[in-house]
Amino acid sequence: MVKICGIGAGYVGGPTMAVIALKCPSIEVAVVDISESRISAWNSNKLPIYEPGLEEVVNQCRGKNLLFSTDVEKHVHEADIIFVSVNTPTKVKGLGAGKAADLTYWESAARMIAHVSNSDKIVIEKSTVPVRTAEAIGKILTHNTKTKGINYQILSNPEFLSEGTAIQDLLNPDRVLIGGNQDPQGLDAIQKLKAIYTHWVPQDRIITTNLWSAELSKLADNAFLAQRISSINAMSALCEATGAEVSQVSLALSKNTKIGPKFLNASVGFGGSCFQKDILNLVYICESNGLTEVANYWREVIKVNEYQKSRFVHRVVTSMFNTVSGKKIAILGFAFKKDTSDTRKTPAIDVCKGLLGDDACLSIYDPRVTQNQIEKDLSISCSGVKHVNVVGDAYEAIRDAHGVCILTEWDEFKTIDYERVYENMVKPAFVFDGRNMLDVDKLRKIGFIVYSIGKPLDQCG
Ligand SMILES: NC(=O)C1=CN([C@@H]2O[C@H](COP(=O)(O)OP(=O)(O)OC[C@H]3O[C@@H](n4cnc5c(N)ncnc54)[C@H](O)[C@@H]3O)[C@@H](O)[C@H]2O)C=CC1
Ligand SMILES: O=C(O)[C@H]1O[C@H](OP(=O)(O)OP(=O)(O)OC[C@H]2O[C@@H](n3ccc(=O)[nH]c3=O)[C@H](O)[C@@H]2O)[C@H](O)[C@@H](O)[C@@H]1O
Repeated sequence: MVKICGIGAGYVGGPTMAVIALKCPSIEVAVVDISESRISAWNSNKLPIYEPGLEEVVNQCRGKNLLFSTDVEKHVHEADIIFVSVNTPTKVKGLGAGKAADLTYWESAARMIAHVSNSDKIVIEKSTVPVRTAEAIGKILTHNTKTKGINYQILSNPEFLSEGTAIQDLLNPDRVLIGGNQDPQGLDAIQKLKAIYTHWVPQDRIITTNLWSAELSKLADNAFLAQRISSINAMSALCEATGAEVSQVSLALSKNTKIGPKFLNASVGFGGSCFQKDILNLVYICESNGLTEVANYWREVIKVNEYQKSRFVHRVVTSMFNTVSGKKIAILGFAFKKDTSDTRKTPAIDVCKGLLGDDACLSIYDPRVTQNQIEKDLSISCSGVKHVNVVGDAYEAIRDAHGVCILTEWDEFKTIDYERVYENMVKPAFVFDGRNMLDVDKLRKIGFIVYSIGKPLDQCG
């Protein structure tokens, strides 16, 4: 029986390995992590991450061909194929700080693999890594196991899932990318990994390339997606200045088959753990290769995103007569997108901090994010004056508020009884829709002053 070990039981490692176990009953899959709390959550009824459909998949396989363990070395030792899905955050200090990827976790995983292995292994980069990481990993593996005569094949198999739709993305991927060495052993390893995916992915969706193309394609993929959002967000600012409507512009663009319909929703800004980190990584690689103009081009994508978030805060403050000091503002949604509890790099953090900087009092509600997480993200000190309240439902958040900011597009915010809400707010009552999800005309008829990204401004505002 083929044995797989997945190192890293996070947003990628957990769901990815669970789906492989589901689709390949003949393969034993062990998911390992150094975090005891994460592993015990994977072994409990309350999984460590919220992802629609994940619980069902885990429940079907756990205890059969899927297990979660902190015994990293044992399962690495036994495995034929090792997927490494550890985190690769942006470096915070030293060379390349603020841009380069921090490969500390990856390197420590590679050293541990070298230390415990006694048989040939295929080691797969599932994490997003800089181009040519496989070369460095290869050196660490081979230089540490010289006397054992072990053959390592390193493959790049980047993950393209999105949070909130991870299970659907994994069950029905638009493509699987496998990069490997183009020599006979490398090509053989590629075929072995391909054989796993062909249990459920059609052959024509599995792309094979050389290692460096696969590694760079992942960074390029996220850069292109983020660039589209910054492009439409830049247009949203121009729409507000000219009277055009960004949703109408998006619709017109989406009908151009050369452009297509996805990733054209203007918003308060993109968030998530990866877009910013991966673009910064790309910028660093460009700079390291002397490509200043290319680095500057990609850096602008992040700058526009920062601008969009600060523009939103500016709009809230200026609309509310240039002061939000002491005013209660309801924040609906804190996660970086709907259907996830993940708050990494969520635009809500910057918006909330911006409003707190102007002394607003925030009442925050998110259906999936815990109070603890929100307080941690906003670095609220227990001793300071309490300007932030995390509450259990939208109506409570909005009661007696001067304004409402929609920061995540949770479906339930569409069905709020806005007439009832209006009655309980301080007048004039403001709505700032950072996700363009509400019916502006309907809200204005009720009496709200409404600001929606990229739409003509309310004449009363
Ligand atoms: N979150 C996402 O939607 C996507 C993330 N990625 C990439 O996948 C990688 C992982 O991302 P996430 O799953 O979000 O990170 P995460 O932080 O949720 O999970 C990483 C896990 O690795 C564990 N870990 C770190 N070093 C370890 C070691 N030496 N041995 C065992 N476990 C170790 C950590 O304890 C943590 O639980 C990153 O490179 C990211 O860029 C790629 C596609 C999608
Ligand atoms: O490498 C990764 O981590 C993943 O990053 C993104 O996935 P994810 O961040 O989970 O979610 P997205 O749906 O891409 O949304 C990212 C951010 O952009 C925002 N967004 C998205 C689309 C859009 O039209 N407008 C917009 O503002 C979202 O609200 C969210 O804050 C990519 O879509 C995945 O392909 C990739 O695998």
